[in-house]
Amino acid sequence: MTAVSTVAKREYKFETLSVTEAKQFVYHVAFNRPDRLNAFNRTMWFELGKCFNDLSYDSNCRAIVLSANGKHYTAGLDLTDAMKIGQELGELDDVARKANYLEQKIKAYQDSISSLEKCQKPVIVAVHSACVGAGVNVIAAADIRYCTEDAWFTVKEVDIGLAADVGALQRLPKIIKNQSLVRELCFTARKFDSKEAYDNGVVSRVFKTKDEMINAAIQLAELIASKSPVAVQATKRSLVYSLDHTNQEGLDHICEINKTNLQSEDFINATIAGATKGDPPVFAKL
Ligand SMILES: CCC/C=C/C=C/C(=O)SCCNC(=O)CCNC(=O)[C@H](O)C(C)(C)COP(=O)(O)OP(=O)(O)OC[C@H]1O[C@@H](n2cnc3c(N)ncnc32)[C@H](O)[C@@H]1OP(=O)(O)O
Repeated sequence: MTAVSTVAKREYKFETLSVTEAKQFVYHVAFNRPDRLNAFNRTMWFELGKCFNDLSYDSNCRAIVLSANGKHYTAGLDLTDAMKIGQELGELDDVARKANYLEQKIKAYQDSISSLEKCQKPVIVAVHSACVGAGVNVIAAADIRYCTEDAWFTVKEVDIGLAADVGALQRLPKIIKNQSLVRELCFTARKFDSKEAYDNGVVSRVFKTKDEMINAAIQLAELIASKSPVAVQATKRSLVYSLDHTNQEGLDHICEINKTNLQSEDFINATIAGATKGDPPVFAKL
């Protein structure tokens, strides 16, 4: 028997993000502070996390494209907004209280970016023009990265006197296999272009125009959304988990997941369809 979900579609309304349902089961999120080059202010840090946490459990969503409106993908941390952190720190007069305040901030910003990785649905980022600082941290937490020919990237944090602390230093070395290059990029904030990004595995496809890129990202998301959500979500969990576990730990982890999932109607229906060369199954919402 196929479970039928009666959950009403929810609306996503944010100040710094636009969220649309591009196709059935495909959501398109875009950074939407074009007048500030999509720089990350407090609201945007908060809303990014909220958006991906909510989409993670939205049964109408099976895949997400994350692009940006305006001239650049993002200018990274909003430097004007970040100065408020200094002002608030100044109001605390003890080192332990200051450290406690900063710990809370850093962890909140880390969680915001990790929400892409923790999101059960595959996230495809589509980058155009500048992707600076926090932006590189964001795309490193995504599942699939596309960019335009004019895209460029910089792990910019050292230039503002900061060691990147929201994921780039942890995730980038697992994406770029050349450790010498990773360190060069992180120590110097050198810009790298779409060709270098493609050659080193940062992106998997490069497009001439932004429109072409968004169309291809949505098409890919549609293809993912046509598959069993049970299978796709377990695949993401296993891939993410296996990145920093041994092969045996990864195998044990997927065994735990699949001892439940192999009893699911998705497996039964898809296997019957495959064996009988029948129509592809329509999968219930998850
Ligand atoms: C706990 C913290 C965790 C997070 C850490 C994250 C760290 C980082 O992200 S480090 C990187 C911070 N960002 C930067 O250093 C980027 C600075 N901006 C630029 O390099 C250029 O603006 C850029 C290459 C992105 C775009 O150049 P373009 O010529 O196209 O535009 P501009 O004329 O330079 O800028 C237009 C207006 O936008 C303002 N602006 C640019 N970047 C930021 C920013 N990051 N924060 C706030 N405002 C920004 C710029 O000042 C111009 O404003 P206006 O003069 O009022 O028009």
